[in-house]
Amino acid sequence: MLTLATTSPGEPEIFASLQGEGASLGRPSTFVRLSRCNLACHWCDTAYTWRFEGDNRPHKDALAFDRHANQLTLSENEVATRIRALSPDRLVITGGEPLLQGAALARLVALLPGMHVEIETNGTVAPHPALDHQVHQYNVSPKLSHSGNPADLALIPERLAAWAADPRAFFKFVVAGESDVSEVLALQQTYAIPGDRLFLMAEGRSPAELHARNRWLGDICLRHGLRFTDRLHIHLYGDTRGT
Ligand SMILES: C[S@@+](CC[C@H](N)C(=O)[O-])C[C@H]1O[C@@H](n2cnc3c(N)ncnc32)[C@H](O)[C@@H]1O
Ligand SMILES: Nc1nc2[nH]cc(C(=O)O)c2c(=O)[nH]1
Ligand code: SF4
Ligand SMILES: [Mg+2]
Repeated sequence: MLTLATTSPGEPEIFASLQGEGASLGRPSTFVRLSRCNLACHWCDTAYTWRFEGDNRPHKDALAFDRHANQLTLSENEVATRIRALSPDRLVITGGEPLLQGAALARLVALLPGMHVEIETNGTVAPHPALDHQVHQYNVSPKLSHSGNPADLALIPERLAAWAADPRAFFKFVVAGESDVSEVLALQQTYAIPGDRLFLMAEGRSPAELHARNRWLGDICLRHGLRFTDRLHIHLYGDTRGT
């Protein structure tokens, strides 16, 4: 069984969209958003997947959401059927923290032969071995101090070393200011992360917030030989569930 986030009560968050971030930006993909997280980033744009006391952002159905309505448990077969009903041959599994449900994800992906599988992860949890060999790409977003998480929970040295050594893993750091950039550069050096697999992405949940940071961030990427990624879905659809 898999526990998923919902777009509205009873509706699992499974949707087709353009991948909005990172190495696969612009590719048509089917997204599956799982519930629950082991971290608590204070700027998390999907806090409804784990902060069940309330929703942290305006939503037209906000009053209809409660701790039960925000998640839904479905069989791997049911989730696979819903994924097959959408046409993209690429699957992006996100959350919350999807690797918390690695064994069930391994069973899900086994039902979807031929799909290209990407996982969005905070990088703290080792992928279940039965899942790992079915994954084509990891989009790893380790959390810096501005996320509000304690470093001993957010930055796990053996995990960071393993991702750095895995050519399938692309790092994607959320950056809001100069001190975040210094933290990224220190991590890049410690773990010898190739610049070609390291993206900087502005913190922002609105086109205006992204616009205010993107020019500055682009210059930093150019200066340090890092890759820049926008958040395409925010520009196209805003901060809306199921997009
Ligand atoms: C909601 S997370 C889910 C996957 C996983 N928990 C993680 O953090 O990577 C998906 C992506 O959105 C990013 N993200 C979340 N809130 C954001 C914000 N306010 N601004 C920019 N990126 C954000 C995360 O860093 C991650 O790359
Ligand atoms: N279009 C779109 N692209 C995305 N890339 C990563 C996402 C995520 O929330 O993990 C995401 C998302 O929620 N929507
Ligand atoms: S790790 Fe990901 S899902 Fe969890 S709180 Fe941070 S951004 Fe949100
Ligand atoms: Mg998102």
